[in-house]
Amino acid sequence: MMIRCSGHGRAYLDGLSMRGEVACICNSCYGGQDCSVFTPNCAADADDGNPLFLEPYWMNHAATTAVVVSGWNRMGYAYEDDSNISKELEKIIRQLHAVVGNANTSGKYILFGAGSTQLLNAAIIGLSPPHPDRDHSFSPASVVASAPFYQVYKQQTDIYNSLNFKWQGDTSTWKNKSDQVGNFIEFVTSPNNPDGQLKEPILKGPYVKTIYDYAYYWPHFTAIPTPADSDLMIFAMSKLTGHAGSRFGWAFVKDEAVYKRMSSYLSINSIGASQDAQLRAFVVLRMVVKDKAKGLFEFGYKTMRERWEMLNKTLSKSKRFSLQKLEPRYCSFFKEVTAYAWLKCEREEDHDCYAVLRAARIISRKGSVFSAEDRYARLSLIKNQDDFDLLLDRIDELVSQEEQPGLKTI
Ligand SMILES: Cc1ncc(COP(=O)(O)O)c(C=O)c1O
Repeated sequence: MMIRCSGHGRAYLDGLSMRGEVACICNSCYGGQDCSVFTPNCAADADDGNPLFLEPYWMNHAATTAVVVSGWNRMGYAYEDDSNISKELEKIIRQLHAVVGNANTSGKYILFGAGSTQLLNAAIIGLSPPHPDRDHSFSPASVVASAPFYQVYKQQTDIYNSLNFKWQGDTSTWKNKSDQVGNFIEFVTSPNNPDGQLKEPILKGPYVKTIYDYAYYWPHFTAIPTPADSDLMIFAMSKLTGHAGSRFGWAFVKDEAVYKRMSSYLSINSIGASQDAQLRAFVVLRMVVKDKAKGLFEFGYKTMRERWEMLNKTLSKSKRFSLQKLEPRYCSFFKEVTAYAWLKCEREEDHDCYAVLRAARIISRKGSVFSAEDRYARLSLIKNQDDFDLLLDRIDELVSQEEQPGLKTI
């Protein structure tokens, strides 16, 4: 039975008490036992990329995507072929890419990870050959990405503090130098987090390897001009179906040696992806494939499109703030969408856009988190409807203050 929590909260399975009572977990800015009480001065939180905009779609498919798992189901470490990969799930994933047309998967190995997060680092390890003993001339592979970029690339590379690879910052610094200074590993995120641009590699040459992060290369976030066909491509279930908490992602790898190094890392690091997560992925992705991927993307695209249009409309009256421009792409029926708004504060004195927004009760993510100027801030458009509605209200308030010269602007 679905408990409504006034439409502003959720009652989860693990929220059931021993006495069978269900507790509502309320959306931000809502409270009370049934989540019906709105806190008027509460800040609109557009910080994180929690993809709850897809929750209503799964609520409409609650019965067909319910997973009931008894205590004895698949308790062992591995599947019957001794691998950590469900062959049925692999089939479904390959079919999904064929139906959507966003990736050519043939002739490529597949790997599963705890979210695409685990695979990002596995990819660096796979692409950076190990430091040979006693070779003092060996230099670690330089890991780079072009700003603004997803900060986890740097964080992960730094935390490993490896002899084999080292974070070397923004790709543009290395543009014309890549041939001279050893191996490079470039992250290319397409569409990009935070600005939604379809990116291409910047570095070229025999010593450059590329990791394509396609977490957002799905029709609800971008036009799909051609199926991706790169040597190392990473996908995330979180941004495809919205099931971020299942921590499931996959990678396609062309080169056998790279695949083997990645596979060995994943096995040492976690003994493979959780079979419970794989079961959840199997059930939801099977439904998406059976439906020829129509319903999910229609719902997702419509939602993202409406949000992007509403935000653009509200900000079109502003001289103080501007949004990124998304190039119209390839097919005329497709109108631009993006998972995140990349907002620029245009006034000279507004060099900390996060602070400007925070004063107006909007929580954004600072430009410097993405190695960009703090004149920029990211607003997440993929959260739940309450979060988006409140964000739009607050932006509207902020913009209308510009139009009233007598009023103090925040
Ligand atoms: C560009 C990019 N890559 C990867 C990830 C990680 O996703 P996952 O939930 O699959 O670990 C994110 C999450 O926000 C992301 O923005």
